[in-house]
Amino acid sequence: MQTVDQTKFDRVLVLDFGSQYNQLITRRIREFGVYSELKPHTMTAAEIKASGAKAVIFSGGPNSVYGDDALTVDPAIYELGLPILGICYGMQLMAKDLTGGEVVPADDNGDYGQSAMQIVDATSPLFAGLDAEQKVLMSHGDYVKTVPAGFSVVGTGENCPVAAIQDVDRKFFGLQFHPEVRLTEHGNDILRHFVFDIAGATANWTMRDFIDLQIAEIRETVGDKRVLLGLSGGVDSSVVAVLLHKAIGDQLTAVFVDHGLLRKNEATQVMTSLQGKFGVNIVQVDASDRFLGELAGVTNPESKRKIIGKEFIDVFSEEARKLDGVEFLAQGTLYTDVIESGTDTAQTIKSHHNVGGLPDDLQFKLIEPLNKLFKDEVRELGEQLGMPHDLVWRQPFPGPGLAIRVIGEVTPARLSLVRESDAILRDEFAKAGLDQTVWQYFTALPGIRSVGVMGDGRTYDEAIVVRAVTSIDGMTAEFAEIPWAVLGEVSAKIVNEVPGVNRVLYDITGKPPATIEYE
Ligand SMILES: Nc1ncnc2c1ncn2[C@@H]1O[C@H](COP(=O)(O)OP(=O)(O)OP(=O)(O)O)[C@@H](O)[C@H]1O
Ligand SMILES: O=c1[nH]c(=O)c2[nH+]cn([C@@H]3O[C@H](COP(=O)(O)O)[C@@H](O)[C@H]3O)c2[nH]1
Ligand SMILES: NC(=O)CC[C@H](N)C(=O)O
Ligand SMILES: [Mg+2]
Repeated sequence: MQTVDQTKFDRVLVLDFGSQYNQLITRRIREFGVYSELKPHTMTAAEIKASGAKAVIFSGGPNSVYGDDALTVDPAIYELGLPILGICYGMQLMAKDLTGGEVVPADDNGDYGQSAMQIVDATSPLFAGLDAEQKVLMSHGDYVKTVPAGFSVVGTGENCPVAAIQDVDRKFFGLQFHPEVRLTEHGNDILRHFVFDIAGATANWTMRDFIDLQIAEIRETVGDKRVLLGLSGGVDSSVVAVLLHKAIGDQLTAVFVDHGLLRKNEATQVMTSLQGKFGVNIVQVDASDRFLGELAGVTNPESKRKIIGKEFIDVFSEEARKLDGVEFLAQGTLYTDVIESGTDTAQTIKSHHNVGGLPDDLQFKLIEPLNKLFKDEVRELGEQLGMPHDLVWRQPFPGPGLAIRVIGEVTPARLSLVRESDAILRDEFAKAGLDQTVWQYFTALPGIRSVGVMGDGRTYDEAIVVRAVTSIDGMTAEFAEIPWAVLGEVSAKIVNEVPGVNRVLYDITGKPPATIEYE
């Protein structure tokens, strides 16, 4: 069996204290060419040592270090001799744990947003070559009042005297601000200094290593069993199909579920374009009746998502029974799906069907090679694997499909309004070349009826919302600036060609505060 030498590339571990930004830290470091992974804050010093990590980063987090719910680390981590960078909560934790440090709540309302930081010690290796003043993102209610013995203050903020600290001898560093977000002007430089100059890591990791590692891991996990892959025709599951096929060849069967919630002509298009591609055999299952049956009368968004998640698994189980020896279910789950579904430390925003929507008594073992990656990283992976450009850059389409774009009850008639209007939108965007630049675009049915006048007659019909966003990874998004002429054309076509619609609206909200989908 092929094994991959995991020690051949350097790694930096990020311990998770629940910040929404924690995976951003790992991906920034991977972008430098150094492997980085998010690990639970409960990882022990012995486990960290065994992993061969070059350095450890403590992430931020919503709790207070003196609160009852404070998350802690194994104190022996401070004895490993490894460089440690504490970010926000992480810095406060170091200050609390190490002798002489003190953390207190701010007197006022805390320090949230972009502000200026002054470097007070230009010799600090964190800040080598950087301007004396720079913009950073602060987001905290507590602050370090006294630094622990051996530490000095190397940066000070407008509203926060202790913005950056260091103990060069022990290679311990702390930042009250978030270097991993773009709102911190030189955040990437600071992280680079930590990873390369302080931790001495070498940039010896690439997506190619990720591919080899995943293939080896899949082989080892699967052995001679069979794997069923949920294949949607989307980027993520197609990349997983290629990885799995490379790893286990024809021990793989892909199942494409037509749940009656797909876009116009999608089932035919997926089957024609993917059947037999990448050497993968695809079984198409028509499950429209059962999905629509289970969804009848249900209006609560989370209930809809859970029903869809369960139905998917039921269909996969039935298909698995027709084959011999299926133990594993593979899915194209991304990190975004995981964090939004909620984790031990992060809140649930929405239960993605493939994560939070899974039933509790799942009979399969899961294989999810992409569950630590973001969309743009998966696209890079797809390119590396030599997959077709159109497939790699296809706009995302959620597993629950049109069901989460029909707000409230899902009925065939309401689905049809979304399906037909979406087909028009996609057509017009393609004609205008916007399909190449807009990250995701679709229509939704908000369930608002309003009065119109058509052909001199009164109408009392549905409205359709057009949603179009730009994004990199789906974690945040901005509404796309679409030329009025295109919007006008889309509106006229939808009202003329989709009976039952007399009004078209354009959604001008970003994420946050909205999300991309409606439910
Ligand atoms: N119709 C479907 N049939 C089978 N599996 C599906 C279907 N829709 C979604 N899935 C499974 O759920 C996972 C998550 O769906 P998601 O939409 O996030 O990914 P994707 O469809 O692979 O990629 P994209 O984000 O480009 O649409 C998929 O990777 C796939 O494993
Ligand atoms: O496979 C999926 N299952 C889901 O349950 C799901 N919910 C949202 N999405 C997609 O994820 C991205 C972020 O969406 P939101 O801003 O709506 O959370 C967007 O690209 C959404 O289309 C899903 N994909
Ligand atoms: N973003 C953070 O890590 C915040 C840390 C801590 N909860 C505070 O408010 O100070
Ligand atoms: Mg999809």
